[in-house]
Order: sequence, then structure tokens, then C-alpha cells
Amino acid sequence: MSGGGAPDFFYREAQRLGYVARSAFKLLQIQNQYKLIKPGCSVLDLGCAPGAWLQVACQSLGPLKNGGAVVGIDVKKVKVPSLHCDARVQTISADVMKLSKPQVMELSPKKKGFSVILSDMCPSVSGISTRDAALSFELGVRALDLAVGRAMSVSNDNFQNEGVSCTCSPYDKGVLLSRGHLVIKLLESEDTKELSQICKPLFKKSTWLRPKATRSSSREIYLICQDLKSHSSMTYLGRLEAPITVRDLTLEGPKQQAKSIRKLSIHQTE
Ligand SMILES: C[S@@+](CC[C@H](N)C(=O)[O-])C[C@H]1O[C@@H](n2cnc3c(N)ncnc32)[C@H](O)[C@@H]1O
Repeated sequence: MSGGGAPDFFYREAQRLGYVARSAFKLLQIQNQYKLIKPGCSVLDLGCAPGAWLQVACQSLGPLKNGGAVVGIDVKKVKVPSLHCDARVQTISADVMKLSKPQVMELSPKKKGFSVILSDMCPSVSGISTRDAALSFELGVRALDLAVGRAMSVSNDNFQNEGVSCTCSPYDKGVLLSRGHLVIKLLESEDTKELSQICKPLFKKSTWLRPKATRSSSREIYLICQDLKSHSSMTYLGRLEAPITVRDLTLEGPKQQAKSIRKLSIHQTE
């Protein structure tokens, strides 16, 4: 069992129920409230170590015969937990900041994309709150960029004049399927509102949640975005030809996109 802080109710419950971390209860609450993961759907879990969300995501898919898939990515090597996970779960060791969208797309069932993307990614906390929040924001923006691709430029005005300039390919498609859902963990700061402003026009609904299992000392908060609007229903496509400006965000160029997925190590349940 991983996790800092003193053992508490959620820690003990996680041990009792066979979850590898108390964070399982955060996704359980999200799933109870929003029912994002449906039987048979495809889930991408960004920052999946040590694997508690993999367990909850796999349970939420329902019986094995219903199908579905859970793909977890983490910079740390993650062994798929034996309890609550089955052959539908696989993990990949990689830095999400360095993966290209085509590489991630390759990992989805039939290479068509994912119906749910979860990002519980968190930087190693330094204790310097502004620094930690900025790094967490960067990971959150990366999750959004992977999910929706160029559509993110709809709200790029929020970022302009503050950072570096990146030009995206007009074919820069995200890996989240239309009507799909996205969950992003952030450490609260004045920037967190910006991210929800970007998400609002892209999804039918976006709300904030601070799960009961979040420790009182933590500033973490989750942005729950439901029902990605289809590209055709978005009214801003004309603007997508313009270069976008995103603070501190490295969007991959064609060279990185061409990198082979074979470089990744894939671990599957036996
Ligand atoms: C809070 S933990 C996730 C807990 C997980 N959801 C669970 O329930 O077991 C955050 C994870 O994000 C991962 N992470 C941080 N930055 C990352 C990056 N750039 N790429 C991939 N994983 C990253 C960390 O290695 C860490 O394991």
C-alpha cells in the first residue's frame, strides 16, 4: 500500500477491500456521482501508479464478457494489481509530457481513441506551493491537450501574451472520443479557473469536485468534464488554423509524432 500521511479511514478501507492505495475512493466517488465509466468502454489512466484507479476503472467496466479496456501510463513502472484487475488492463512506462497523440492513439482499442480519460498525475511535491501548482497545471494542460488536441485553441485567448508560441498541425486530433469524458486533477491555484474556462465550451458540462478521500492538507481538486462535443458541433473551427499560444506547454511536432510506439514497454496482466 502506498501513500504518505497517517493511516486513516480510507487507508484502512483500501486495505480491507484490496485496493493498492486509498486514492481508489476518489475515483469510486467520481464514478458514483458521475457514472463516467460505462460497461465495455475504453479508459486511459494518466499517472496510474500504484494502480488503485486501474482497479476501480476495471471494476466499473463490469464483467469481462462486456469487453472494454483500461490503459494506464506512468513514469514509474506499474505492475497491474492482481485484485480487481483482469486481462483488459495494461500499463505503459512513459512520460506523458513526451508522448505524442498518435502514440497514445495507437494504445486505444482499434486505434480509435478512448471514451474516458482520467488524469491523476501529480508532480513530486516540493512544498513550494506556487511551484507545485504550476507543475500540476502543466500536467493538467497536457492531459487536456492529449484529450482534445487542437480544439483546445478555442480558449487560447486565456493563455495569450503569457508564454511561448506553438503552431499545431491542422490535423492535431485528440484521443478522446466524441461524447467522451475527462477528469483532471489539479493543485488549486489562481490558474485552475483558466483550465475550466477552456473546458467549458468543449464539453457539455464541467464541474469541480473535491473528493471526501482527499486529505485536509491537500490542495488537490478534480475538474470533471462530461460529454465532449463533436468537432462538427463546435462553432470555432475556422479559428483552428491560427497558431496557438500556450504558456510553458510543449506541444509535439511532426518529428515527435513519428516516433515509434515500439519504444514503449507494455506490461499486461497474465
Ligand atoms: C497521485 S499518483 C496517482 C495515483 C493513482 N491514480 C492511483 O490511484 O494509484 C500520481 C502519479 O502521477 C505520475 N506522474 C507525474 N508526472 C507524470 C508524467 N509526466 N507522466 C506520467 N506519469 C506522471 C507519478 O509518477 C505518480 O505515480
